[in-house]
Amino acid sequence: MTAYSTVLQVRFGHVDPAGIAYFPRIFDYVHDVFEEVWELHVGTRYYHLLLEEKIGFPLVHSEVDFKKPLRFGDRPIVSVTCFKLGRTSIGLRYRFMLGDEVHLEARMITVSTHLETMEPFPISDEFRKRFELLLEPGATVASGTRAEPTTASQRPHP
Ligand SMILES: CC(C)(COP(=O)(O)OP(=O)(O)OC[C@H]1O[C@@H](n2cnc3c(N)ncnc32)[C@H](O)[C@@H]1OP(=O)(O)O)[C@@H](O)C(=O)NCCC(=O)NCCSC(=O)c1cc(O)c2ccccc2c1O
Repeated sequence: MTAYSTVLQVRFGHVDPAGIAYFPRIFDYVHDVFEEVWELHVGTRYYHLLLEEKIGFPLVHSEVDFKKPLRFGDRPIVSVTCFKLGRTSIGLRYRFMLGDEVHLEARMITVSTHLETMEPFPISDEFRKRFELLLEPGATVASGTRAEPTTASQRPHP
């Protein structure tokens, strides 16, 4: 498995009066990284998908564990792996690390959707191949798609 990794910077305007990155900001960070994954890992700008292809990946499920605060000036490394590659849905795990310590872990499931009808549709093989490269060991993979399915006992916590 490879992870997509990038660095964020916690800016002055991102923190609350306690000096800690406010929780909605974490969702912004995650979406920023999601857009970067599309552009630099998948090879398509998310902007292009939305405005020209009329395809979006709205969020249907989110979980965040806030383990340690992020503060002004921190530069967390965010690594992204795929814990679910469904027929229409993609589950991505985002680990925010400072040194060896995990400060945040977010798990987000988004669905391949036609924006004009807001109907889900299957992830294309072209995109699936790119997300397969990020699959975690034991990830849940839809049967009948390119990678082999796993059993429930092999799955990590989503
Ligand atoms: C996104 C939906 C239109 C999907 O419709 P529906 O839920 O009816 O579809 P299915 O039942 O067929 O499920 C498809 C697929 O998703 C999995 N799934 C659904 N719900 C969950 C869940 N709660 N947890 C986990 N997984 C779930 C299901 O198992 C199926 O997976 P397969 O792989 O097996 O196919 C509809 O759900 C919808 O409109 N939801 C509301 C979305 C929303 O408002 N989100 C709030 C945040 S907005 C957002 O994040 C967002 C981000 C973007 O980047 C966008 C880009 C472009 C447009 C909009 C965006 C956007 O809203």
